Amino acid sequence: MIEIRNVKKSFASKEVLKGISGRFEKGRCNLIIGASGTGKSVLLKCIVGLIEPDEGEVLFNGKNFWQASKQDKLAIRREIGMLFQGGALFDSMTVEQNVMFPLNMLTNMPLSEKRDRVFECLRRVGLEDAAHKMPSEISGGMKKRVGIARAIVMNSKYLFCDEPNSGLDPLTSIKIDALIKELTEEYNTTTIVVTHDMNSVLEIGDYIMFLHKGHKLWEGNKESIIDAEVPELQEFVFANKILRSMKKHLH
Ligand SMILES: Nc1ncnc2c1ncn2[C@@H]1O[C@H](COP(=O)(O)OP(=O)(O)OP(=O)(O)O)[C@@H](O)[C@H]1O
Repeated sequence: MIEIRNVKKSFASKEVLKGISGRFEKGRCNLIIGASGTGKSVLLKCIVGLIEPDEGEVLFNGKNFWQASKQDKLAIRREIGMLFQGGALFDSMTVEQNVMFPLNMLTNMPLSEKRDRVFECLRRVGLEDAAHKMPSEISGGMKKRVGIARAIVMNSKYLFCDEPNSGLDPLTSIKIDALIKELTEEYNTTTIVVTHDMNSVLEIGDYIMFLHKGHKLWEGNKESIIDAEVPELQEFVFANKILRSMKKHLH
């Protein structure tokens, strides 16, 4: 479980996060949503340890990350798997080498064990036949799967996904969402997904935090979001034409 308490962050005089609190439970897909420029990525970076908040706490299973010793910080970092926007694969490495990268950096596992683990993860995301391909030889959806395999290769307790559907067609997006949800439940990970994809919100939003101009304006789940009576959230949800026409039939 990850808890954040009153997280604040400014850049120069620009207040980006104005005191955000929330709880992200394990075994669930926790979503951070909101319009562009509203502070989602900055919040995610504060949680994963890439940006230090000016104020507030980020607790991993009760341990305050930003107050922890160097060693404890490292221990938490080892338990984090991250799927970056765009996949962020190394172009000069094969799929297998990309997935093995965290094991090479962070463990002393013998090569045969690393190979077994990499192939287990590639199998899990349906890519065992692509192990020797280069990133340039595979599709966008496959690249995301490689990114996911790399994010879970360390047996991560915490899985962070920044815009996992960016650049994907709707059908591939649905498959990637389904995979993230399956892995979250199978490995009981605390998963946090930053997205503005309403499909994802309605498919996998077990817990949803809506950010607007640096504030948390609403929290809830995919069942309660449609009826939430927050104008800024309604505007976000029903920006989509199809959802707008669905709303007319719902009420
Ligand atoms: N390192 C930085 N230095 C200065 N300003 C920054 C920095 N990182 C982010 N910002 C600013 O913080 C604000 C929020 O950015 P953020 O990337 O979190 O938005 P977002 O909600 O993730 O948007 P998007 O959906 O477009 O990715 C923006 O105005 C951005 O310019």
